[in-house]
Amino acid sequence: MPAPEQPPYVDTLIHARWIIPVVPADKVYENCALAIRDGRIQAILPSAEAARRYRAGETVQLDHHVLIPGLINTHTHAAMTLLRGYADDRPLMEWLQQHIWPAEQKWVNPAFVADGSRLAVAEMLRSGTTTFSDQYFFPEATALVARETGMRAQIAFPVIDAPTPWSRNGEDALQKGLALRDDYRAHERIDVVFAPHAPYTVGDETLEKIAVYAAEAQIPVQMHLHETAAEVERAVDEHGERPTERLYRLGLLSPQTLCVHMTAVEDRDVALLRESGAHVAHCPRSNLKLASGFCPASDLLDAGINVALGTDGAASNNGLDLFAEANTAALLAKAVSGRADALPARQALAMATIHGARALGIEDRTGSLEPGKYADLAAVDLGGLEQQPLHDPISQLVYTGSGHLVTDVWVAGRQLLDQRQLTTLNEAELVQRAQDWRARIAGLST
Ligand SMILES: CSC[C@H]1O[C@@H](n2cnc3c(O)ncnc32)[C@H](O)[C@@H]1O
Ligand SMILES: [Zn+2]
Repeated sequence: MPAPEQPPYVDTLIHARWIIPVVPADKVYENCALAIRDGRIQAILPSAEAARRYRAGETVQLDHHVLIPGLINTHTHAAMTLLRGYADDRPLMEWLQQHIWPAEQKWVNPAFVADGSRLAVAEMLRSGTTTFSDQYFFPEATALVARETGMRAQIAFPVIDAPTPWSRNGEDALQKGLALRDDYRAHERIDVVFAPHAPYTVGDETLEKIAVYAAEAQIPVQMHLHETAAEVERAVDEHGERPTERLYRLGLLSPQTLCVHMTAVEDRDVALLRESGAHVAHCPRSNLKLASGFCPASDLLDAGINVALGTDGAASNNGLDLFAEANTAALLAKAVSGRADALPARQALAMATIHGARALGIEDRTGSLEPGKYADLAAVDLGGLEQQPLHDPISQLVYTGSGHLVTDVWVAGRQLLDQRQLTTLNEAELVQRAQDWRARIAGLST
């Protein structure tokens, strides 16, 4: 007599009180399980059926939790965690020119970037972020941190037409960045892309070169754009055109372009973004703190433009918690538009997940809980008193949620946060190294 057939094997079966896949929109599964095999989502099905259907290597029970796609931070400068609180309460240009750039000139080196990026990755994982797009000097050090810690990353190497701690000029940055891209060509979790810093630090010749490379090899590009009204006014004075118009003329607005910030927006900017298919990284807390201006996120979304979320660096935020960003985006949109129904909770959650994946060109891999995508997941404990009573888990996530409620995180099926313990990073060591850098920067030690 043939042996009875064994149920199929899965590596991990996660049972959760709620599962919000984000795609399809508005779907909330109750008392279901998510099955993972070879790092990818195999299925979402009722818990009782999952227990019958699969033989699981490991089973996780999340009785008071909602399981969501890991959040996607589309714009940060990870290593700037080490400059958190270094120069607060100043406007963008004073902050950059008088404080941040001199400090970077003095302190930023591969060790600074490695230590600051590790601290950032720890902070992001502990608040439910599984993918980040990073723009900073010594991008090879940040890439290595992502590789070692298991996080998913888009490393956007910085291009500036002036000497920086990492590059002699724009051409040097391009050569170094493209070499790094080659090193990671076959990597499953890490992409290397272009980051011309801003319209006021990169000239037409370099931008045109990037546009050609990007179009030829289908490489994403991200750039600070329209961060303040002053930036737009200066561009009009110097170039006779708005930054969006300049990028459009140079062939740099495309479905691979991520425009970071986008304040001081007029109808013609919206038309160019929509026509070109470019994406926007909305960083509301950095914009508020630096008094940079308001991105009309809700209007851009209504116009059909993909708007995602970013924290910017921890020196202008001052944290890396995307729950805070989603909350701020939802509240700010209401204040700016005068409409309480602007940017509802569902849209804010989509911006922090699937819109982010789309903006980074990785929508086929992550951003929603759909079979075949990587199992990039965050579990959020909604059992606390601040979340009661729970009429609507999506509303609770956006309006009462916080990174502190995240208990467990997986990237490509690998658990990187286990009941708030990081599995690939040593918390005590991170704190010690951050304190050592503070002492060095304050001139207390060498
Ligand atoms: C070229 S590496 C990144 C570069 O950008 C600086 N930076 C940090 N935050 C902002 C911001 O909001 N606008 C413009 N530039 C920013 C960072 O300090 C590095 O120098
Ligand atoms: Zn930035």
